[in-house]
Amino acid sequence: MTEQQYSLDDIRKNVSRIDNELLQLLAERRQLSLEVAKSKIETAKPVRDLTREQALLLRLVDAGNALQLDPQYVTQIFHTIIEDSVLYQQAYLQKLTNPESLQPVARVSFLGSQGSYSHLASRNYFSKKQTKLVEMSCSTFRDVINTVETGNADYGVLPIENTSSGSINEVYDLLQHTSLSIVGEITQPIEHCLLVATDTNLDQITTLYSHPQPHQQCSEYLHTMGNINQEYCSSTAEAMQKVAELQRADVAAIGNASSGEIYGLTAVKSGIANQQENFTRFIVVARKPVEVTSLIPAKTTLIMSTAQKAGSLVECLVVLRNLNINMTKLESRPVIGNPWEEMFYLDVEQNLKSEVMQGALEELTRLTRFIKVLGCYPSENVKPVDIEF
Ligand SMILES: O=C(O)C(=O)C[C@]1(C(=O)O)C=C[C@@H](O)C=C1
Repeated sequence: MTEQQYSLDDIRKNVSRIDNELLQLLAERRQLSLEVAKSKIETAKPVRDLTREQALLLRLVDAGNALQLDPQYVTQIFHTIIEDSVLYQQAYLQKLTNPESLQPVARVSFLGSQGSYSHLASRNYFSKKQTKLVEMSCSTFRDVINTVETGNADYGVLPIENTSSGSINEVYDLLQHTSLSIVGEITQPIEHCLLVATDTNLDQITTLYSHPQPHQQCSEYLHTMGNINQEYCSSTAEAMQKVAELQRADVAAIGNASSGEIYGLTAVKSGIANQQENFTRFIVVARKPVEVTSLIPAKTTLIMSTAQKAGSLVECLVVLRNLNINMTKLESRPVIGNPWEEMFYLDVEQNLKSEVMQGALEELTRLTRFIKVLGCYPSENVKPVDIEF
């Protein structure tokens, strides 16, 4: 008897059927996450339960082994599923905690047009919030802030730090003077490529367009390209637009490959950032602060200036240490108009309304010349639990 041969079309139909079933099951699992969140409100249990996650992963790795599925493959998939579940529950609880923020449509401003990294971050951030977006492109960070301050937008999305190029000073400086509050954060993978509009090869490229940040984040690769003209644009989207208009074999843009497709560009080289793991953390600002439910991990961002005497900053940091408050970021920026005076920015893993944070603020107010809370918001960094295979 000969084995029946299926056509490629038939096999693909079966693969597609299974993929659809997987999607269906993922959507069902997501709905169950909501039920879990509701039950956690009743019992005041935190969303994250690391013991449950560990047990769940160990069981799935075992079950996967029996089906010849690699443990790494299984854990990777379920880390992503759990991350989605945690962020989905967080978004649901935050909506209940801040009912006035329950808008079906939100106007969001960001730097650059379609396909800029800020645009991608805005879409990713709001996709979990089940909010429809009216997208507003701006050509400067100042404009992003202005549109929210004047009420023309509800939210602004701004990059604040990158794993290759560090802090984005211009945004820190704008935060010093704004009345807006930080209400959220999102970390976006940044995958820089060289994007071209025509048939060309790397040797022909002599001019590169991008925002100054990507130029900086890819400095090591650009160095290997020799004598290259680096042209600065207001965003990666503007750079892509420019290269698409020029249609020349000697120009390229630095940007994201899928965004490049919007402008008809193709990637001739990918993975060109100095660090393979290149991420940018974005903050989301709004006119009104939000409250963060105690069931989810929160971050608080403060700015403060200390007395200009030896050890002033250390005294403030000791307050945090003594209260066991974890600081995830400390940045200093000059105060414009006051030479040698510094403004410090601190991110701490604490809910503003917690007793321990209120205690810290009381002590810090005593020790500083100026202190202001820029916002308290849900931490969107869902660290995966480790398991031993
Ligand atoms: O079972 C729970 O408590 C959930 O919140 C669900 C879930 C999951 O998606 O499996 C998500 C987060 C928790 O850390 C553990 C598990």
